[in-house]
Amino acid sequence: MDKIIVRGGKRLNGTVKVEGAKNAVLPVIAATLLASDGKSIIKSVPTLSDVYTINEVLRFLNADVSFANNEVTVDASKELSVEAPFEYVRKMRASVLVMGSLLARNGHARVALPGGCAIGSRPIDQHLKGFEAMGAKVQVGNGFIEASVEDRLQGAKIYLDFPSVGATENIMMAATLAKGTTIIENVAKEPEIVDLANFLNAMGAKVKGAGTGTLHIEGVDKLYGAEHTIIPDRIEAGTFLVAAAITGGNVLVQGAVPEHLSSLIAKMEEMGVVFKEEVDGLRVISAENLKAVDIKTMPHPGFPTDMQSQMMALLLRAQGTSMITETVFENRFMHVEEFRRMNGDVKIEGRSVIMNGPTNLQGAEVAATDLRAAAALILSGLVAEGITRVTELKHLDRGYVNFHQKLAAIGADIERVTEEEQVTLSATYVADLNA
Ligand SMILES: CC(=O)N[C@H]1[C@@H](OP(=O)(O)OP(=O)(O)OC[C@H]2O[C@@H](n3ccc(=O)[nH]c3=O)[C@H](O)[C@@H]2O)O[C@H](CO)[C@@H](O)[C@@H]1O
Ligand SMILES: C=C(OP(=O)(O)O)C(=O)O
Repeated sequence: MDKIIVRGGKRLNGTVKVEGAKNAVLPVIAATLLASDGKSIIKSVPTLSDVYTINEVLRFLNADVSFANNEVTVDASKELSVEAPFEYVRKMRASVLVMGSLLARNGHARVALPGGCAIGSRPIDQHLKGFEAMGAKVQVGNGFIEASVEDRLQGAKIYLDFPSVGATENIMMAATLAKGTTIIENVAKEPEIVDLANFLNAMGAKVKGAGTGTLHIEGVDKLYGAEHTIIPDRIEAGTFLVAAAITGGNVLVQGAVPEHLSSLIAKMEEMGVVFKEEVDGLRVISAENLKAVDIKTMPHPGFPTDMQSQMMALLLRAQGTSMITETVFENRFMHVEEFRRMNGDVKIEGRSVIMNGPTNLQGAEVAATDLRAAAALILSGLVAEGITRVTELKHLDRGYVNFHQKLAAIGADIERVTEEEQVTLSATYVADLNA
């Protein structure tokens, strides 16, 4: 099992570049299945384990997929199969996003039921409600969800109980090939929704309203392969903004789009951090004394839940008492215990976490509980006294490309060691002791 080893105390300075967004590329790759004619070429694709997983799902479904030089090419023109098995869905819940495309293309989809995960139970009832409103029969049994439609999906009016990102994407994809117009209300407004709509429209779809609370989708008979460049990853960008701020640094985050990060920037400014927009990105300049603030996670444009644990790391270093309330996921505080292992003064009260800062963080061996927790623990390690070792890096690899190398390039004392290297290290240690 790989480990990241961080020696705290270095200020970060320099330039770091963000990759294409994980949460945009996964639905876009799922959407390539809608094209019964022509190839899709997706650019600025990050080399993340989740991307390899969705590519495998597409290959399993009979699409031809290649991935090189940050470019994914998909030819989905052959007849597709209908089933996404549990081995993929277990690795990555976003596999469920192929359901809308398969149902629209084949009139039939069978996808393993996702089950719970480290941040909560994450049901998909809103996705299914949308498919049913469009005329699909949905059945759940033997660990699978099966949806089928006699002839073709029909346009419908759908109201989401919560602006779910995945449900908005899945229903939007299904509606592109439905007969008639679909109106979806109370949809997610995340930048990744806009990116998906742009790709669908490039394929020949008629989607309007992306980025607002209501989507209008006029169904078309056929979609074609198209070229598309994925938007920069706002969560990776945000993670580097916090990395600079926590270490008292000054860093240019290349590719960061300020409009995608407005709630995070606003909160960090309240803490005293300074931002400067530059031609190719956003510069972050930390403050001598960070102020405590309260945060509530919300759907976009509210504060993103995917930045919650990284902000926890930062608030532990702020002067005074801060509170974070998690409203999006029911159980996204698993990292709190790990922060405690690093001497973090943090306690959970219902759906909130109270932090008393500034905490004198101490290096410790900690385990990542999800991908953002992995990043947050590494950020804490950057300012902890002594050495922090972070394990369970499979989570980190789902969402961050070369995270330790990017941090090292801007001044962090950080390395990643493989299992074999750890064995060698401990053999050297024993040899030293015996010498
Ligand atoms: C691959 C991807 O893009 N992942 C993102 C996506 O996940 P994902 O699309 O899974 O998140 P959703 O917006 O759907 O989920 C938000 C909340 O709605 C609930 N819910 C959702 C669907 C449903 O049918 N029923 C239901 O109750 C979920 O359990 C959760 O509590 O948006 C989340 C919220 O911004 C982010 O944290 C994830 O990084
Ligand atoms: C929760 C996340 O992703 P996923 O929905 O893919 O688990 C995330 O990106 O922080």
